[in-house]
Amino acid sequence: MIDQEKVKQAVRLLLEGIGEDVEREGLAETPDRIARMYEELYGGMDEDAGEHLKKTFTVADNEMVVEKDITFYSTCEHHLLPFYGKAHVAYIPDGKVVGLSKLARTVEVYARRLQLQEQLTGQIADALMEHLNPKGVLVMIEAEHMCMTMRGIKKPGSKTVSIAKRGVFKEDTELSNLFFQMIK
Ligand SMILES: Nc1nc2c(ncn2[C@@H]2O[C@H](COP(=O)(O)OP(=O)(O)OP(=O)(O)O)[C@@H](O)[C@H]2O)c(=O)[nH]1
Ligand SMILES: [Zn+2]
Repeated sequence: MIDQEKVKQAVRLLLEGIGEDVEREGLAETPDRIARMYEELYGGMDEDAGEHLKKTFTVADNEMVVEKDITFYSTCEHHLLPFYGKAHVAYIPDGKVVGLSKLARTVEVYARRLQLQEQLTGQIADALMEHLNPKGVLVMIEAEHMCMTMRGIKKPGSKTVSIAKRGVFKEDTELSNLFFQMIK
């Protein structure tokens, strides 16, 4: 739960800290705007992926399902700057599947928090394993980190690619190769 008052106070202090006039017209409402914006950016902290993954459908065919190019925006916990890109989520069902939108909802639950990309990737994979009990899960994320592009090392266009494999994907390289073909 976001403590709106605390965030507003902190933003005022931050603005003073960088030498701004917190009373000037353009900034007067900024603490309030940011506090409201954080409800959205960090809304995943109050959400449980299990809620989105509890309704399942029975299937006879246990072939790989891939939801690719799921756009997401997250926030790097080191610099509080955005990192954003695409998540590709694959799983091999074991008799039950979930509604397709729920895969993107699971990505959102974990993206809308302070994150590290590797941790985000792993949390999505673990949530699907826990709630769907599939034969395997593979999550791949490709993202641009603004802390790498607009500041510091300044490498615009550089991408960080991370994967998390669970279950049968850990052993079976053919399955992983099929995934890589499917997301091309
Ligand atoms: N592994 C990982 N590192 C990240 C992620 N987001 C940002 N970082 C890195 O976190 C590191 C923090 O390094 P520090 O040396 O503590 O901070 P810094 O002085 O601001 O580092 P520079 O970015 O190199 O200027 C940097 O190398 C960032 O590139 C992420 O999602 N995963
Ligand atoms: Zn960063």
